[in-house]
Amino acid sequence: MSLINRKKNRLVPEPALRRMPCYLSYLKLAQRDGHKYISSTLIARDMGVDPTQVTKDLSYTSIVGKTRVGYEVDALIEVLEDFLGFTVVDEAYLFGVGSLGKALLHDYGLKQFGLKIVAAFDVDPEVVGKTIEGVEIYHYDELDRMKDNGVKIGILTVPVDKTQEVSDRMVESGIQGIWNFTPVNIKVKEGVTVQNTSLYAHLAVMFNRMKANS
Ligand SMILES: NC(=O)c1ccc[n+]([C@@H]2O[C@H](COP(=O)([O-])OP(=O)(O)OC[C@H]3O[C@@H](n4cnc5c(N)ncnc54)[C@H](O)[C@@H]3O)[C@@H](O)[C@H]2O)c1
Repeated sequence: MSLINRKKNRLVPEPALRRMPCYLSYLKLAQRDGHKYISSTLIARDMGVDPTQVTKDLSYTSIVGKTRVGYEVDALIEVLEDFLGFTVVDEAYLFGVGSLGKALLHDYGLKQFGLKIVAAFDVDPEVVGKTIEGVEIYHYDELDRMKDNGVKIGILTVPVDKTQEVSDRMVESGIQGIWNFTPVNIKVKEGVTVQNTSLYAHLAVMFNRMKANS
């Protein structure tokens, strides 16, 4: 996934994009601690990245730091939130209300990062008809009825053997972005964005780093 920086009309590299929400969380803590200005050197030191990397990453946004004082914290937060699209809340459907799907429904952080789950779908009579955190769970067959609601994002947390079938149906019903938590490499038509996410990939990195450190 990449964002186009409209100002400079260039594609922002994915590693930079991945670091930006971390800068944002860090800046919010700095703001809470009363910091008015912050330098890229301090951000870099606290986050364990190179200062030139920080300056380069932030240069993709419209903000410019001031010599010697650095960036204005409030302004930088605002610019980053806007740049990352977190100020606009997008609506999403969730597919599969099992252990992972339920955890996402309970996660308050999603909304802060610009994503609101407005309905969920499952096939299990144990969950269909229930409400979790104010989100109603519908039977998967009811998806057609909901397809004109303008929801363009779907979160996929169904079992592996249902993944392709469910993603096909999501796309048919107008979903244009799939946040795929399943390990399946789903196939979609051109123009549909798929973002694969795995907790286990990060776990593998941690195991590897721990081995290297021991
Ligand atoms: N990305 C990650 O880090 C990560 C972590 C855990 C699990 N997973 C993956 O996420 C998926 C869900 O895992 P889980 O542990 O929540 O499984 P789960 O079995 O607890 O939940 C799956 C849910 O999907 C529902 N479902 C089945 N067919 C459906 C359909 N056609 N439409 C809608 N819902 C349907 C089931 O009834 C169930 O409630 C799996 O593919 C798993 O491999 C990924």
